[in-house]
Amino acid sequence: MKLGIASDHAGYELKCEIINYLSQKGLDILDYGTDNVESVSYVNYGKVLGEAVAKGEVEKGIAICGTGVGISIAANKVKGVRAAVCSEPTTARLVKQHNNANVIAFGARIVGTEVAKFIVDEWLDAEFQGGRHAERISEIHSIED
Ligand SMILES: O=C(CO)[C@H](O)[C@H](O)[C@H](O)COP(=O)(O)O
Repeated sequence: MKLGIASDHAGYELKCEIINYLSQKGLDILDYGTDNVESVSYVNYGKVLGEAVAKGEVEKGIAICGTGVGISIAANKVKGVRAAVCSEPTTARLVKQHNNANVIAFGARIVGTEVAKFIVDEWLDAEFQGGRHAERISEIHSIED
């Protein structure tokens, strides 16, 4: 599975930790920037990651900024993206099971590295439950049309 990842300056260091962690697990990671801690806007990084997921360049995406909020809002503006901010692992599991979130976001100024790893693992290990949840996702995407 190909996984995309992107961050702004605030998320850069945590992004590097997550890339190392997931690479060691054998996952194929595509890094969409930013490449250092110099101040940048989170908007374009959320957009580029969202587009990569929407186009199928990567199956899923991980977005990191200071809070996880700004970059997730930007990613969610891309048609087909369902980005969810998660600050703990239970939400990460549920956003896959119920919302089929194809992007998760978290804040490097909110969660520590170990919690971030738990969040990513729960989301990657969870499975979408379909059924009533699939109908609700169709309703969400009808807003886009
Ligand atoms: O959390 C964020 C957006 O929701 C960003 O990563 C930044 O933390 C926030 O915009 C503040 O950025 P700053 O320029 O580093 O103060």
